[in-house]
Amino acid sequence: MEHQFWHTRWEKGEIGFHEGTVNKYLHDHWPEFSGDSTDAVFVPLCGKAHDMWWLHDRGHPVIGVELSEVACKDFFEEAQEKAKVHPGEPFTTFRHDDDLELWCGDFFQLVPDDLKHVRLVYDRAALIAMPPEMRRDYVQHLTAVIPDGTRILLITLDYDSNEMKGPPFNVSDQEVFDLFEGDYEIDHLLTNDMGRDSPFAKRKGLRNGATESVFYLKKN
Ligand SMILES: C[S@@+](CC[C@H](N)C(=O)[O-])C[C@H]1O[C@@H](n2cnc3c(N)ncnc32)[C@H](O)[C@@H]1O
Repeated sequence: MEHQFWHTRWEKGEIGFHEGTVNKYLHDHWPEFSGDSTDAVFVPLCGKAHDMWWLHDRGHPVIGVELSEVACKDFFEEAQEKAKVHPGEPFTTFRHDDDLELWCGDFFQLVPDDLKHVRLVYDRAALIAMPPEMRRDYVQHLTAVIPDGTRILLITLDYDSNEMKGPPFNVSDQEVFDLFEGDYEIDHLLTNDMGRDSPFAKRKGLRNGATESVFYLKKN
């Protein structure tokens, strides 16, 4: 998507993707996924997801990357927390306690040095925010900037694309294999059928329903 698309969404407050509480798959699967580790977590396209406070509260240093300055400011203000802001190019950083940082700028400007301390990635509504023609670039860039051995908790969404235009875009389980195979070990943990009566399907008019999938990935 064009950057302006997202800036406009944030300026108008059209952020239906924002959950305002910890994501249920993160909550249910992170303990098994990460074990006792307090390794650093990278959150691409992070918005103002409460999930980052949740990860931070579990002892993980967190670095999120987000295009919108509105999102970055709201993230701290809504939690009544302070952040030191360091304006810069290509990222302005919002730093809290030295170990929770939001980098405001374009994900595609990250370089490997930025994430050399990261061992875990949490991708909720990042891959599926990318239109089909950008997804391979997204995965290639992610793969280029995270260290070998990094593990990813990935949550995807699938629905009948004749019924709705994204974002969020429909990403099939097969596409996840197509995108990550070769560079990653892939563990398809679950697919949850949300059904046509789910609040999401009703809101979006998805008469054929929708599914969400959870994957554990490990970069070779
Ligand atoms: C669907 S939202 C998901 C936000 C968050 N992951 C969540 O679960 O609430 C996608 C976010 O990605 C941001 N975004 C889109 N393209 C980006 C890019 N190239 N670099 C950084 N952030 C981007 C948007 O501003 C938006 O906040």
